[in-house]
Amino acid sequence: MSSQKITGLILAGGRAQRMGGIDKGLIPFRGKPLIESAIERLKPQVDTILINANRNITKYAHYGYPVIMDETPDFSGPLAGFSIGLKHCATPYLLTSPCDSPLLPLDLAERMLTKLEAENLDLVYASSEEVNGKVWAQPVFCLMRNTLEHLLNDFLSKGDLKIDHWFKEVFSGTVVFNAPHAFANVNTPQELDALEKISS
Ligand SMILES: Nc1nc2c(ncn2[C@@H]2O[C@H](COP(=O)(O)OP(=O)(O)OP(=O)(O)O)[C@@H](O)[C@H]2O)c(=O)[nH]1
Ligand SMILES: [Mg+2]
Repeated sequence: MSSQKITGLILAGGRAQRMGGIDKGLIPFRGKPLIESAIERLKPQVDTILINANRNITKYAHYGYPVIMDETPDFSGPLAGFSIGLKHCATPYLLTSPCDSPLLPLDLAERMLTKLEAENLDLVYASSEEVNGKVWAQPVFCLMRNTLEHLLNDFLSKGDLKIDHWFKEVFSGTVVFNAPHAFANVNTPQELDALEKISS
């Protein structure tokens, strides 16, 4: 697959309120900061990586990738990260992934790019099928064309910050992944403990 086309954007710009406000990407998971697992799993799938963070910029810069901050100073949600990611994206596609999903799928880019190109979509987001058969959108795992920058900024300028609303404004589709735990993320200390115990 042609990884030359894709910039990976790791979203580490949230407030992490359910985690007590500490910077989630830097929390240790299996002996290393959470973001390191995201970098390791994303790196083989993309051509280049950007880190989106709003705090601890020097620590994130340590990984050797550009660190970009939201342009809006008020933690306005992941779409603020998408916006700054698109601004800095020099490849045709941007693939977003959160910093707090250390078991993210290794075939994320390949499967979403195949769908996007086959159906000539603007954007593809991931969904997960749970063991009970229910399907959940995983919207922060998102592959989009870099040409969406202006459309996204127009959308945000109207004051709507909801990611599912944005997806309805563009030609979007989803890929359903049947991979237990691949999208498990860490929102609370309890979830961190539970995830430590899962074998991957
Ligand atoms: N750039 C940016 N990313 C954000 C923002 N808010 C959330 N995110 C990212 O979006 C992803 C999913 O968000 P959450 O899991 O809710 O993380 P969070 O918002 O830091 O945590 P809570 O405050 O507990 O909701 C994570 O990768 C966050 O880093 C924001 O204001 N700006
Ligand atoms: Mg949040």
